[in-house]
Amino acid sequence: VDLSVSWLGVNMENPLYNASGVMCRSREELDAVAASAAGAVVTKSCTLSPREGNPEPRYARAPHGSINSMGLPNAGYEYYLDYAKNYDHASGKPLFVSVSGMTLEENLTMLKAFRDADLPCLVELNLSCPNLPGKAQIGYDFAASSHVLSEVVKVYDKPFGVKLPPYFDPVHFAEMASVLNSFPSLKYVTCINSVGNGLVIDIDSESVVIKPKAGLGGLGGDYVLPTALANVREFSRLLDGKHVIGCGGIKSGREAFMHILAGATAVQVGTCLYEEGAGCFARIRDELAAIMEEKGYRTLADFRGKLLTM
Ligand SMILES: O=C(O)c1[nH]c(=O)[nH]c(=O)c1I
Repeated sequence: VDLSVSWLGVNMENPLYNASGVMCRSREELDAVAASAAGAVVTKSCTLSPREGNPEPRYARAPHGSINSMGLPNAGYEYYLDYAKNYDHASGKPLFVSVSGMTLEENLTMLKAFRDADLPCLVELNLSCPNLPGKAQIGYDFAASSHVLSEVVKVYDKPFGVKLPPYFDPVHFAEMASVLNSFPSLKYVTCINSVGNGLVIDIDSESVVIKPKAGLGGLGGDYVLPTALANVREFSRLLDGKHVIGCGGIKSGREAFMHILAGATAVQVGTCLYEEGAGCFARIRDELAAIMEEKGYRTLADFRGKLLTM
């Protein structure tokens, strides 16, 4: 079976890579993902200046996944620009850079710098960080999203993508798809970011499990799989000529198969990568290959987007 996927001018031997935020803040972590069976690498969302992030504990494993309120800790965009300049693009593993400025001006400054560096990496503009106290997610404000993207495409003329929050209403799917469809250079969306502001409670300690925001944090893992699949399928259906990258609840070949069946071009692994380590990429790849073998599919295109309805 052939697990490769070519899209946006990049070729991936394996459709699996890390979700931004997991195993991608330092060059050592990024190198570990690049050295693994992952088919690509994406950096931790960056801001203009380095950030410490929220007080710890800010990540916790939960019975069916994870909760995090990291607070956008990162080394600052110049660190990731430098990593991208030194990245071995000939390695065949595309590098994606996640950008998540605290303001529109920050985003424009960072995007101009990445534009001027003229690197083969692709930008994933994060419109969906749920963990900045007092800051609403851009992705939940359709007018704000349209304004940000209008300003972005004025300075950043290369293909790029956006990381979207989960949506939960057909009207919202349609509204956001309409905004995104008006930007031809926006070539992909990554669905989904964590399901924002959940609350995990430990009944033994009768306490929340993370410190920031009185315990509120973004959910990942099994908790979010059905929501992730719905967002992948809906945006695959509603977007014109754009790719959808699946993220949310992938921990085996089974969920990877589901995401691709729902329309995903490639898939990102977050919670499972955090808990298992970079070995998960080879394991999930092999499990996906076994499922394809069993079903008689030779390539991802044989079943991509072919989810049956009743
Ligand atoms: O708290 C974070 O750093 C974070 N955590 C998430 O779950 N999604 C995001 O986009 C971000 I920027």
